[in-house]
Amino acid sequence: MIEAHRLTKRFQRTVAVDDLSFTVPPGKITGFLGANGAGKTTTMRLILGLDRPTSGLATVGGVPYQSLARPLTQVGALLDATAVQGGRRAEQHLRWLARANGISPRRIGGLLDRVGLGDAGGKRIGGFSLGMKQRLGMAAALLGDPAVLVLDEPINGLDPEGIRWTRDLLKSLAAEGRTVLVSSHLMNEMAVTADHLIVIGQGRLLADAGIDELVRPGLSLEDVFLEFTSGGRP
Ligand SMILES: Nc1ncnc2c1ncn2[C@@H]1O[C@H](COP(=O)(O)OP(=O)(O)OP(=O)(O)O)[C@@H](O)[C@H]1O
Repeated sequence: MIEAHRLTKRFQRTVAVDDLSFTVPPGKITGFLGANGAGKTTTMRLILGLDRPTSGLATVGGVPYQSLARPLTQVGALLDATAVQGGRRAEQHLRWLARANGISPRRIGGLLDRVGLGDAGGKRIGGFSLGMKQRLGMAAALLGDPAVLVLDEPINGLDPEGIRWTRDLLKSLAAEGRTVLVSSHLMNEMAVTADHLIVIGQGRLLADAGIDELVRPGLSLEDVFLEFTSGGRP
C-alpha cells in the first residue's frame, strides 16, 4: 500500500505537487495519469524518498521510504530505464545491485527469464534497445521480490510487442497481490491495463476512481482525461 497525505513539493516558484492525497491499494494496477509537467515523476520521487516534500507525507506500507530497513525488498522502482551503465553486462548489473543491497543473487537467472532477457544476461547493456533496457529495469525493480512497485512510464518508446508484454507482466504482478503504481500518458494502454486511475493536473488531484467508473460507453479514457485536464468534468 502506498499513501500520499497532503503531499506538496515546491521548486522555487513552481508548485510541482500540490496538496495531493491518495491511496494505492495492493492487488490492483493503479494508473497515474497527467499531462506533461503535471507532477507524476515528482510524486513518484517523493514516494521513493528521492526528494523531500515541502509539506505532507508519503508512505509505503505505513512508513516513509527513508524508514524502510531494506527498501529494495519492499519497494521496486523503475524511473529511467536508460540510466544504467552501458559497459556492464545485464546479469553483472543485477548482481551488483543485489550485492549493494544485501539481496541474494539466486533469483537473478529466473528474473532474467521472467523479463524475456534469458539469453541476453551476458550481453553489454550499451548494446540494448530501449525495450531491452525497460525489461532490465523491470528485473532490477523485482530483484528484492517487493510487495510494492512504482513504475514511471514503463511503456514509453516500446513497440507493440513490448507494450503487450509489459501489460501482461503488470497484470501478473498485481494478481500476485502486489501494489502496482504505474504512470503513463498513453491513454489507450492505460484503459486496458489499469484497474484504477489517479489523474493529476498541475500537481493537484483531478480524479481517483475505478476505470469502470471513468470509461463509459461512448466515452474513451482519452475523452475523460482531456475533459479533466481542461478543467471540465466528463
Ligand atoms: N528539480 C526540479 N527543479 C525545478 N523544477 C522542477 C524540478 N523537477 C520538476 N520540476 C517542475 O515540476 C513540474 C512537474 O514536473 P514532473 O516532472 O513531476 O511532471 P511529469 O508529470 O512527470 O511530467 P512528464 O510527463 O513530462 O514527465 C514541472 O513544472 C517541472 O518543470
